[in-house]
Amino acid sequence: MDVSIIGSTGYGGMELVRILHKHPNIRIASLHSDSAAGKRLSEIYPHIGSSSDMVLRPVESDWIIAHSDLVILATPSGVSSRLAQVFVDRNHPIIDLSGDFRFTDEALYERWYKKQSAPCRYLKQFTYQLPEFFKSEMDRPFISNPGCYATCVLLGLAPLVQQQLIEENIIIDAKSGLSGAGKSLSHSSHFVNAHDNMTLYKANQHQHIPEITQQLTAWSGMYDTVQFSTSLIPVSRGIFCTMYVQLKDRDKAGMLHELYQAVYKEKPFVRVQPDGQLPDLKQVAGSNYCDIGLVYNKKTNVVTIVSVIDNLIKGAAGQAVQNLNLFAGYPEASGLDLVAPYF
Ligand SMILES: NC(=O)C1=CN([C@@H]2O[C@H](COP(=O)(O)OP(=O)(O)OC[C@H]3O[C@@H](n4cnc5c(N)ncnc54)[C@H](OP(=O)(O)O)[C@@H]3O)[C@@H](O)[C@H]2O)C=CC1
Ligand SMILES: CC(=O)N[C@@H](CCC(=O)OP(=O)(O)O)C(=O)O
Repeated sequence: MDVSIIGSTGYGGMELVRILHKHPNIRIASLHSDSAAGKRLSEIYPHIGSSSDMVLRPVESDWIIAHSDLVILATPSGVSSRLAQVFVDRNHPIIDLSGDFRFTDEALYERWYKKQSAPCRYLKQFTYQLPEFFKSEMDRPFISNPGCYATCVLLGLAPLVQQQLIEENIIIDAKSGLSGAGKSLSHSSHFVNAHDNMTLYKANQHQHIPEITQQLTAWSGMYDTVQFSTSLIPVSRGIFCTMYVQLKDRDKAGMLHELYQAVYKEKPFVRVQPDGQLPDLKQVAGSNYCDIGLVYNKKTNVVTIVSVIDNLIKGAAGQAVQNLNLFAGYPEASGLDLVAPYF
């Protein structure tokens, strides 16, 4: 399959280039850039060398439709919504990494993203695809890739929520490395502010809250609110989510680890940790894995679940390739054989 990437010079786009360059079933047909069209990718990123170098093309939808089988939008929210429309109109398959097509309700999007939504008729063409729970009965070939925090949280909570084992009061404390904010410099990502520091941001306002609750509700008919906080931590990549939930029935505590193992038995990228063991960030950074561990406190009846991912891979580019593999009928793990460099 021939794939084009728009937004290829961004963090997510560059991870797509790195992964797809080695993918056995995919050829990168073209890379597109708004700000650097006409330059070679290696002029901007010398580490690319000649191995996956290409001249960046402008963002030209007709050319992409003529020369590729699918386009990946690795562009910011608010940009994807505009770029996607012509591909949808011409039925050209899309995987979008942004938040623009994760809801079908324009008002919900505008409330949380504070940007103009794509028209509802476009929103309805997309399927929100968490690849571990891939919906193969898609009407149209348009995939909305989940957000990074949402991926980490949903995989961590899915077994408990699908079985409705927990009380409504779900508390999620999520922490992200700085690449989660994209490549543009901002006050909070300035070295002096970020290094040796930790900052909680968007308290009760984070745009992944409705994305998380939308999926929790779809799985269970319950859990339409969560207490969710996000913090920046001074690492380049990685998301570390700690989730606290109370069991409806204390007698179920003994079967939770087995439940997680059963739910993720056939899922190549979710690794349930040995009973009682919690994962750390480094064991997934650089890979497409989501590692999950849980412990139960008898005194408080609280289950603590820790879920970790690499935001740029499992949270963005790797998950997009996993979705692409499932969409195209390739083995789910094609091109994603990445192990964390542990040092
Ligand atoms: N970073 C992360 O961990 C995650 C990111 N995402 C989502 O993935 C998408 C990409 O994120 P990320 O790579 O971090 O972002 P970056 O800011 O690093 O890169 C975004 C790229 O989009 C391109 N772009 C910006 N404006 C336009 C425009 N008007 N027209 C065309 N292209 C444009 C730019 O490319 P150029 O300069 O070449 O034009 C830029 O390099 C975003 O929607 C983000 O929310 C999702 C999950 C995790
Ligand atoms: C560290 C950091 O700033 N992370 C970003 C994640 C952005 C993202 O992934 O945005 P969408 O998925 O909604 O497009 C944030 O918290 O807004």
